[in-house]
Amino acid sequence: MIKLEQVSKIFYKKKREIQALKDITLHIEKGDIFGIIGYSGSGKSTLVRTINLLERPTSGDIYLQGKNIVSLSEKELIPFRRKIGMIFQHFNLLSSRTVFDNVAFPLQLTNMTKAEINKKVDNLLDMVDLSEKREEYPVALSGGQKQRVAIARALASDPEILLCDEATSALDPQTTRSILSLLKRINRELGITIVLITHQMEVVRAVCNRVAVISAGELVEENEVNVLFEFPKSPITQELLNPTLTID
Ligand SMILES: Nc1ncnc2c1ncn2[C@@H]1O[C@H](COP(=O)(O)OP(=O)(O)OP(=O)(O)O)[C@@H](O)[C@H]1O
Repeated sequence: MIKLEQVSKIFYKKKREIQALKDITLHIEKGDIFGIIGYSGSGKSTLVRTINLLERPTSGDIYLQGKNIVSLSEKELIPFRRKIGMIFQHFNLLSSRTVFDNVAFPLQLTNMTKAEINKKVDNLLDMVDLSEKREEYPVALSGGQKQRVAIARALASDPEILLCDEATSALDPQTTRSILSLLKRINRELGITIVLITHQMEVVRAVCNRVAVISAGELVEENEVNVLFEFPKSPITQELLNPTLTID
């Protein structure tokens, strides 16, 4: 469903070159909850942003459902981007709009009628268990509730893929569990493929079926989650599994 073939990304900052991704090849199957894990600065965000070409790779190819999208224009990308929803660590809600209007926002840009939008948004709010917060503004919500609104908004366009960029990193463990269980339900019930980036191994263990470990822009290891947890090969994976906070 998603194939990255030898994807590299170089950023140029003043005269300095930053190689954020080096020759990454990854295949994500339909229905996967695919984890991408690595330390801060390893290239996770850049990698996930190449999937919808928010970040264009310097070289390499990206296939969505068999079609190489790297050479498409912004206009040609629209139908592909419509199939991809995204949620973020800091939720990115519109503070001047109510919960209802945040979720309705992507639908108001289509030719759906008001009644169709109302019905769809109410169903989505019901799905994320936020019906009673319909008329609240984001400021009145907890972090977990804000992330539920963001998930409902991402689902409004009926995506086939949901990209999650550190979606639970700003949440406490209990709220993290409830968001992860919602993501699992979305994957199971709606058949949405999920790509989830995180620096927390316990998040990968809780929901993912496959995982890729990246370090300094390189793919160091990839496997089924239970195999990787049982037989971690690379030192980075072993360290991520047994984090210590020892200070010299
Ligand atoms: N727009 C940019 N311009 C220049 N350098 C960038 C840009 N975006 C990312 N980088 C650099 O690319 C490298 C990878 O960054 P990236 O944000 O992908 O890592 P990350 O693993 O997601 O880190 P974090 O978990 O801290 O967000 C870093 O060295 C970063 O400074």
